[in-house]
Amino acid sequence: MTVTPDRKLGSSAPVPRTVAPSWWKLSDEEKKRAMQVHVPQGVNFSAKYIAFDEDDDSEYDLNQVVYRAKKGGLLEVQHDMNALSQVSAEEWKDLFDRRSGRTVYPYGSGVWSKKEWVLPTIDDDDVVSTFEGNTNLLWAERFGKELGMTDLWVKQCGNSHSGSFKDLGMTVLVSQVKHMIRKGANISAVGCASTGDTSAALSAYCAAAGIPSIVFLPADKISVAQLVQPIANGSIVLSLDTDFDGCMKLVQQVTSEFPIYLANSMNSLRLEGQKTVAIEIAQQFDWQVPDWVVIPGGNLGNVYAFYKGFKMLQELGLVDRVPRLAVAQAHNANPLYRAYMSGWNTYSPVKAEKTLASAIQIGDPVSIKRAIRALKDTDGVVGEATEEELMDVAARADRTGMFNCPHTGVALAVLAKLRDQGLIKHDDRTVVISTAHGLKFTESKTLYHEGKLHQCRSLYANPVIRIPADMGRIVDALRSRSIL
Ligand SMILES: Cc1ncc(COP(=O)(O)O)c(C=O)c1O
Ligand SMILES: N[C@@H](CCOP(=O)(O)O)C(=O)O
Repeated sequence: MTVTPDRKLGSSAPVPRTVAPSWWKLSDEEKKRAMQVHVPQGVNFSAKYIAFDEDDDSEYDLNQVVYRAKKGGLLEVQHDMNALSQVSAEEWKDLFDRRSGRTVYPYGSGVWSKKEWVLPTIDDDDVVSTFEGNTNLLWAERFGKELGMTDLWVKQCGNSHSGSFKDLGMTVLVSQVKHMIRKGANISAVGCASTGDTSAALSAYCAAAGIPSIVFLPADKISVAQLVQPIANGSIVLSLDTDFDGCMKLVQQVTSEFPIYLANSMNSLRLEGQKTVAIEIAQQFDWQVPDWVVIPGGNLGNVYAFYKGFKMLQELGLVDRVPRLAVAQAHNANPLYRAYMSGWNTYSPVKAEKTLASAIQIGDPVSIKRAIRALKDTDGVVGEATEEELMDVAARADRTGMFNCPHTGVALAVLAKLRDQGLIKHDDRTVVISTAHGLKFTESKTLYHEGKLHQCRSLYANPVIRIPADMGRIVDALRSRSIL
């Protein structure tokens, strides 16, 4: 494989001899011991809920069923950063590197390899993990060249258990629910509103834990692949005659009146898992952060999760800066973009119109304030993409070996615009977050290539050539595509 210039090793560079014993020679007991962090005496890691809004002094234990602070704002999980800083940055890096990808439960998971930074006190036995995370970060060499970029990467969060980044947050939330149920909490089921990915993750993790789940879905607004996931995992699947925002209101009402635990990213436990992808990206770059991260945004929990992950790395001394964040929205569901274009002076929810990026068809994002904080504090930007732009760029990038979902298309389209504007420079190390697997969205991708999407001209369509099983016709077909 070719390597980007700054990752090249000189051919004469001496290869350091490893002094650590080979991992495979260790006994099971030694492997388990190697997964533990050496904590200085008297230091205890802990985390609690605090209010997101600075004028609210709410604090709650993580074992409480609570989603909002006293004044009605969102919560967030606050770690004892002083305790975490008693372990050196080098030790954290070594520990995370040692754990990631191993099979020692649950530490090999991309999320649980960072357990002390996520849910420090949960018993390993309560963790419900599918060894999520550790997704590939691919160097988009050919597509980068098309945009005049030398250092473009795509983080393939959709290469995951249920096919989207939601697994990263759901493992944490369902683990905490399992823990609370074992401690006697009155929780009869876990519920979420969804545009298809949260519901898939929730149903998979609940099924793995043996906990009932209920999903509130906007009728006829999610893909078949997404719909079949909670059906197969045994969730109670409610298909409602409303949109995602309507489902979100209803699930909040139901979970406030009944012993059903809320699993949307409004629940800050989810973000603790999702933030590990930021840490993982830095880890994959040998503990360096990129210049830019481009993230498709809908309910807007994920951009804040990225912000939290990068800030934590910086505060604990593992990196010395945070990347600039760019949120990408579909033009048809763009409340954050509108607020950004107003100079952050006004914000109002919108009625989200139909978009092929159906998982981000959200007009009233729950985490709007979180997203604005993340963007303001990282000198971030927001862009938008039309239906044609998002489908064309996804198809173009697919031709370089990817297989993009439409949401990744939104991010790629915004990346292309930021390049055109010169905001992202040719050698800026840039990571685009691919949030779901393209195979969840085969209907729209197929229609695109058949030229049947009325919103687009399908400039990069690659229609199937249907011909009789005849040598002459095959040769004609290959000639028509300039192969012969
Ligand atoms: C595939 C996909 N991409 C992007 C997003 C946006 O994430 P967030 O809601 O955290 O902004 C979602 C869900 O909303 C999603 O399912
Ligand atoms: N795209 C999401 C929408 C809900 O987001 P959440 O992160 O708040 O659960 C989905 O797949 O449901």
